[in-house]
Amino acid sequence: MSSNLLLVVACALVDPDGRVLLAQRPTGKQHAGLWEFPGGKVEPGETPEQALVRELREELGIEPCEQCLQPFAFASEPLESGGHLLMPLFVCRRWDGFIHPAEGQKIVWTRPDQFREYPMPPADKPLAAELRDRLVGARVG
Ligand SMILES: Nc1nc2c([nH]c(=O)n2[C@@H]2O[C@H](COP(=O)(O)OP(=O)(O)OP(=O)(O)O)[C@@H](O)[C@H]2O)c(=O)[nH]1
Repeated sequence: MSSNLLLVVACALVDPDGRVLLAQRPTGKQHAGLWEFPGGKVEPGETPEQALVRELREELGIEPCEQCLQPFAFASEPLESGGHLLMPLFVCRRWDGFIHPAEGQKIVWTRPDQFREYPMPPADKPLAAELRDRLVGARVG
């Protein structure tokens, strides 16, 4: 059975105030201008965690320890390109280094209850709602 499955790993970086980092997709790429969680495709031979550590290093210049990546939820969504996206989302609250977007992409730190100000790709919407429920709820409770 062939499925054109695209495995992409993503991360909600959470700061001590409970804000989450969103990055804007650069022009010229699929979903350009939309806001997403940092991450990228899992390459052959990599675990999702290894891929995420590599992507966060390449995209943002930070080093999370693998043990600080907490599995949170996943998205399963058809892509406009014809494939199907499977995207595990991790939460990470601790990393080394200072965030510096390598490709000059825009980033924001925003509380999950304000995600609606940042248009996201379809796969991210249920993940955003889950973050809103579980992160904001956790802080209140
Ligand atoms: N990183 C990331 N990708 C997402 C999210 N939501 C979502 O639909 N995607 C999709 O998943 C794919 C991510 O792959 P990528 O970031 O490596 O894609 P890219 O086109 O930049 O990669 P490339 O430069 O290697 O071709 C894209 O199709 C992207 O639109 C998200 O929250 N984070």
